[in-house]
Amino acid sequence: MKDHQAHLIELSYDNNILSFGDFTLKSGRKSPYFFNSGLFKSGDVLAAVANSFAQTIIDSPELEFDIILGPAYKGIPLAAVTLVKLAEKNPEKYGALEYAYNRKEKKDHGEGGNTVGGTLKGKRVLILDDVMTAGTAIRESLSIIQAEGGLLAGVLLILDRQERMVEFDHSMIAQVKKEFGVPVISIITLTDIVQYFTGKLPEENIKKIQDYISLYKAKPIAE
Ligand SMILES: O=C(O)c1cc(=O)[nH]c(=O)n1[C@@H]1O[C@H](COP(=O)(O)O)[C@@H](O)[C@H]1O
Repeated sequence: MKDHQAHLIELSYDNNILSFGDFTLKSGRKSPYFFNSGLFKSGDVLAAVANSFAQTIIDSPELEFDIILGPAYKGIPLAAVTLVKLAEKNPEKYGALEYAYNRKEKKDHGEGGNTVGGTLKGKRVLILDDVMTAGTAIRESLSIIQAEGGLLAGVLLILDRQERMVEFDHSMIAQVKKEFGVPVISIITLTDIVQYFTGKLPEENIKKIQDYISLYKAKPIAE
């Protein structure tokens, strides 16, 4: 595990962003842990997230894109801080990079349109989002890109929970790779979380996560 990954896990735990207990997910699954990016509210945490996102982009040359899409609401600040960090790290390459986000509400006056920021039309779009579980949120982002005439270039997440979709045994990551042939990359995965906390958390917490993994872990996609 790289330093920035371990630092992000540690900061997330210290700020109750990553917590252990009993949670009900969007998919209806009961989970022994939850990652709440709604609690990214202080400068030091946002700086760490921005640094991890930017570093992951720099370390992943297979991510070839023209614009970043930060899906409303939680993806919006994440995309903005990441753009700033990329421009700081490499102004020549990233200084003019743009981002866009969608509106949740339809707008029919003013400048109109359902996205704000750079235009997606004809561009290779990198989706930047917080967490993937069963893949519903990513589906919404894919339909925004399609509606605006963009091309999916890849997906970048903070946490990949490595779970299967609701209707299939494989993950949304496998589905996106098969359908679009693009990379789906995360800063951290559930495997990293288990590795980081083994020996640090009570064994009971780790055991609950292992049981959860046995129930919902994604299987390889059927050909
Ligand atoms: O409900 C979740 O699955 C979930 C788990 C978690 O640890 N953190 C978290 O934020 N979520 C929410 O669920 C979304 C991802 O779930 P899927 O749409 O099932 O992939 C995220 O965008 C969050 O809104």
